[in-house]
Amino acid sequence: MSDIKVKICGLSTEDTMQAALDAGADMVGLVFFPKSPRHVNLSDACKLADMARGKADIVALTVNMDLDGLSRINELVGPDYFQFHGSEAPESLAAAKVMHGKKIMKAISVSDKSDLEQALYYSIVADRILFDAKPPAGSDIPGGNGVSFDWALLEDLDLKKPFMLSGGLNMDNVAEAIRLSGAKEIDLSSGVERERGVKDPALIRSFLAKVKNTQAEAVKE
Ligand SMILES: O=C(O)c1ccccc1N[C@@H]1O[C@H](COP(=O)(O)O)[C@@H](O)[C@H]1O
Repeated sequence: MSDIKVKICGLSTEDTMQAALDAGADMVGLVFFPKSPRHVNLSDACKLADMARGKADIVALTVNMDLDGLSRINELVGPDYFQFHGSEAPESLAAAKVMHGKKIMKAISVSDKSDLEQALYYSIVADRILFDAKPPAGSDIPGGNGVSFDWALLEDLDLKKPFMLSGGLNMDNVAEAIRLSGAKEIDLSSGVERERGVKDPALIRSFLAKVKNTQAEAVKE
């Protein structure tokens, strides 16, 4: 696991944000989607973003949000990235990018190889692609469900933009997920929670220590 970039998503409290920053998270995600158990209101999001500014990239996760909603987040929270995790068209991403001048990450839901084609045309406008599993039947959120897809689908991927791997990653499977997918960037939420939507500072610390320590060992060898 050399030089792996880690995003911890769905941080909603000061103690879990602090744990992620202290342990070296490269990106921290704030969820703006009321159906999610990790949703943060604008006032809490501002405090959390202020803690992270200059220490990790701040990612505002939205699902099919209109331009007014994006503008409010942009002005008040000041994220480095917008993560689009719904069925937004490439044109909406392009409009948001021009209007807000922020980097764009587009989530693509994957269950088989044909789903990867979407990544090619979204990568024309997006700065990063995030591959996540499709939500299980009955889920009311399009991500953050703790489910994985077949990581080996990504192994021969020829994408001109960086990509992140997400979906059901945790301490036990992260090394195998990186090995099979070839991902250099990973994103997780459920895997560092003690119950659905409740992040655990100790789990965040141990997950990041595992990924970062393995990197340090690899450099020494
Ligand atoms: O985390 C959420 O609640 C969420 C809600 C709506 C869209 C996306 C969401 N999370 C994203 O999904 C990935 C995978 O989550 P998990 O690790 O499988 O729980 C997560 O990293 C977020 O980017």
